[in-house]
Amino acid sequence: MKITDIRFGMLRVPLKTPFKTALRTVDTVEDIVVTIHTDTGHVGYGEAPATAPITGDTHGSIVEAIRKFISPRLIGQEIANLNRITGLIQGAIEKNSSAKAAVEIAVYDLFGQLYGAPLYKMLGGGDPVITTDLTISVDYIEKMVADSIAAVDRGFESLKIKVGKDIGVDIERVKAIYAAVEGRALLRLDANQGWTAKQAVYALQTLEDAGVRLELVEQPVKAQDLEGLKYVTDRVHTPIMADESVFGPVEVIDLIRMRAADIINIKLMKTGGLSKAIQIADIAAMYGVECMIGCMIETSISVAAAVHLAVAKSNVITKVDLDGPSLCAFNPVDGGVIFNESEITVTDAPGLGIREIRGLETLAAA
Ligand SMILES: C[C@H](N)C(=O)N[C@H](CCC(=O)O)C(=O)O
Ligand SMILES: [Mg+2]
Repeated sequence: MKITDIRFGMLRVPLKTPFKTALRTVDTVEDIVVTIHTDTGHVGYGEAPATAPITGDTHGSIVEAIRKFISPRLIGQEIANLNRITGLIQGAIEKNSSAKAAVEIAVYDLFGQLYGAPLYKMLGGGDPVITTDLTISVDYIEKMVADSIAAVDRGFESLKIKVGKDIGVDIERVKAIYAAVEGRALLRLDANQGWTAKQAVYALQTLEDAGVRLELVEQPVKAQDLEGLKYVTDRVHTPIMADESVFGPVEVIDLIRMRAADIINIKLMKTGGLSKAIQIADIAAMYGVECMIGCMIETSISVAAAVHLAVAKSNVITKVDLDGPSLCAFNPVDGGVIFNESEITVTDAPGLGIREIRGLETLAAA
């Protein structure tokens, strides 16, 4: 099975409600879809969102990185040589992690198709059902409480509460939501870099003193502020998770050695796809550090790859934030992973199992 062509499409899917964080507000998924075609007629699917405030990637940069740097190296490559191909992708250009992720996901999809096995089995196998949280966008307090109750009524047992806008209001937001859903759902906070280290310690100690039990707090401080992250981790009981602070395996080793965070959020769009995400999970397992698998504003194309990885690495990826498809107004994918509210199920269809993507706008070939 040899790669003959790499093509692009633009996929637009409205969100059920606007997604609001300390960094940005989004109301529609607008992602680049990559299809890799082979001499056997098989097609592999990948997807990349343009999450510029986090990865620096834009639609233009994703297309350009693939068209000019990645695609020329891959045409003619044999899918069976997976490690050679992932090396070519990772070495084609610096950074551009979302472009690399989209291409790697499509290659891994084809790798599973080549051997007639679902991706999670190619990655080591596991229990095919996992459970995700649901994100509650940052908003005024009454709306966040109502959204949280609605999510719990839909069966979500873990909520990821977006904060990081105003420290005083954030404390009140979390207290109000905790009082409304206590005993029915675990709460995770994600400040998306919105606090200073001192503010984070103040907020978390205040919540701890008030009896608010949080499962974890994600990225309280600026991505580059590793000392600030460690300052917070050292001073609160609540587990602290690094998200925007860590993209690849080298950063993860530094972070673990510093003991700057307790948990690591792996996202394929930060790691550049599955190969380095696997490395991170293996490093974390060696050090006994837990991981979450997360996503950006993505549909069930690229999130499917993250699900297969989570299933295969459930020994270390113990927390799941793969709610991108649940935030979408509809699922544009025929086949693939089954997203049913909090429950996510992988099937035994080869690769990612995607048969077709509806509503894909064609862009020029790579
Ligand atoms: C969608 C997911 N639950 C999430 O919250 N991801 C954000 C970043 C998403 C974005 O801004 O596109 C995160 O974990 O920071
Ligand atoms: Mg985050």
